[in-house]
Amino acid sequence: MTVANKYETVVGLEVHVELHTKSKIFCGCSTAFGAPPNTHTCPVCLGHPGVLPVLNHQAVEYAMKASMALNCQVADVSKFDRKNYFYPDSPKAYQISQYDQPIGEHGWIDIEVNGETKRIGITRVHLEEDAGKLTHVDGGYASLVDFNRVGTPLIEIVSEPDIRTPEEAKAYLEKLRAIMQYCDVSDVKMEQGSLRCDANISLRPYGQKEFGTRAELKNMNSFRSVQRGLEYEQFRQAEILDSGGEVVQETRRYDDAVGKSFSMRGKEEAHDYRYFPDPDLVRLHISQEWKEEVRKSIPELPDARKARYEADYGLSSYDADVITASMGLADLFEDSLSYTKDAKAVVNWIMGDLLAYLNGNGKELSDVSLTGQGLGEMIGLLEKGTISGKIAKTVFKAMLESGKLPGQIVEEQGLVQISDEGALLGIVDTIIERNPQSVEDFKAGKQKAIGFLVGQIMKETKGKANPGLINKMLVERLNG
Ligand SMILES: Nc1ncnc2c1ncn2[C@@H]1O[C@H](COP(=O)(O)OP(=O)(O)OP(=O)(O)O)[C@@H](O)[C@H]1O
Ligand SMILES: [Mg+2]
Ligand SMILES: [Mg+2]
Repeated sequence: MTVANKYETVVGLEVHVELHTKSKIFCGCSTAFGAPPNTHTCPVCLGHPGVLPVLNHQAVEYAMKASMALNCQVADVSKFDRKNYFYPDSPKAYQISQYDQPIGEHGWIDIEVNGETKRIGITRVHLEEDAGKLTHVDGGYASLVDFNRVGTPLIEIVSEPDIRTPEEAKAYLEKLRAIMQYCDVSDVKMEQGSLRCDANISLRPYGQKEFGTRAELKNMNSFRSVQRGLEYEQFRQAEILDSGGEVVQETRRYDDAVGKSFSMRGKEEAHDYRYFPDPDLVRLHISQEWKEEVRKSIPELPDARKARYEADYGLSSYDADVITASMGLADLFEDSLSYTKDAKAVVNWIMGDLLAYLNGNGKELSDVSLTGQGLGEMIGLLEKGTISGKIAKTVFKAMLESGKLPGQIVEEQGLVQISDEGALLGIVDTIIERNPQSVEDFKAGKQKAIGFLVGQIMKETKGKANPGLINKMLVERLNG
């Protein structure tokens, strides 16, 4: 394939993260999602003349916290600038953003791809306000505008062009999302728009130092779609270069359903925006004390947790990666360990039945009612032999759906494992009687025949018989 042979891919990502403050960045309007259109608005966020913005303290702290977690240097003095452009979702015809003195700069995060760790530079983290939401109606003839989202605080996290493959781009986004989630500054839900990504991509012949011309991809609504968009774009650009053409610097819309990107508009250069300092906002001075205070509020981050899980519980790098990629899973893992000592069993249930259930039903962890206590206690019941492995699967699913503790589920549904030889005698005899062929096979030396008989007894007892015990009983009977 052309890309693999001739061209090196260069990617830099711009990620917008909505900060989950209660009110907007420059006024007191609520940021709550889902209110009737244009009800969370006021003269400030609607950009009426004569009003003045007032900076939200919490938004600044979240931006500082995020910057620190991304290993950025936090500025001593930061300022806000107007980025001028007209678009109907922006009532002021400019966006208050940060140009040359952002909150954070010179950071990095480590990602892991194919078992190797790679460091991706973070150029900057700046604060800005979100725009409104347009809904196109009448077949694109008219547009409705909802200004509720205008003024929601955002941070834009700009990466260095250090990413070399679509797969690395996805790993970068996953790590970034995890860090923001641990820091508790945002909901980071791409489907709800609280995390959005523009992907810049160019190709250059291997060995060439200068970067090629980039295209900026927008409109991806999942990490997978970012990866697929970049894959498509690699081939589109390679084809242009192969045929002696030039890639145009432009913004392109990626349509995941079609698997192709389409030109939207030429890409503005920074000078097109006529950035200038917002005269309504004073400079932001960030003291060392304030920085220290914010730094203290940063919890243990994914990389540190991952290292701890590997060292303390013997988790494989892969398992530890999957579990720490979501704070919910990591918390569940740790909570469970207050109720069982068997970390490996907890990991197996999380990586196996839990993730299969969530993926299979299109759900997130927050949609099910599993607690660490539930999972830990269920593993305890298995260890004690109160329930069989098969019943545990039933109990697990019931826990996810009802939030009840395993003890209660077992009691209500009469799922206790039958480990009493007396109670199983009758059924063992019946199954032996019903299956003379298997008995003969076993006596003729076919050990496997016993498995069939065990299966029949499990079926008859709805999975409640203790499989170890019936195995032993069958062998005794048949040999006796
Ligand atoms: N030649 C290139 N190939 C691939 N990526 C590039 C290239 N040059 C720059 N980038 C990446 O493009 C991104 C540019 O983002 P930045 O926010 O600085 O500017 P912008 O896209 O011009 O502005 P805006 O915020 O208005 O979209 C960065 O992530 C950077 O690493
Ligand atoms: Mg951009
Ligand atoms: Mg940008």
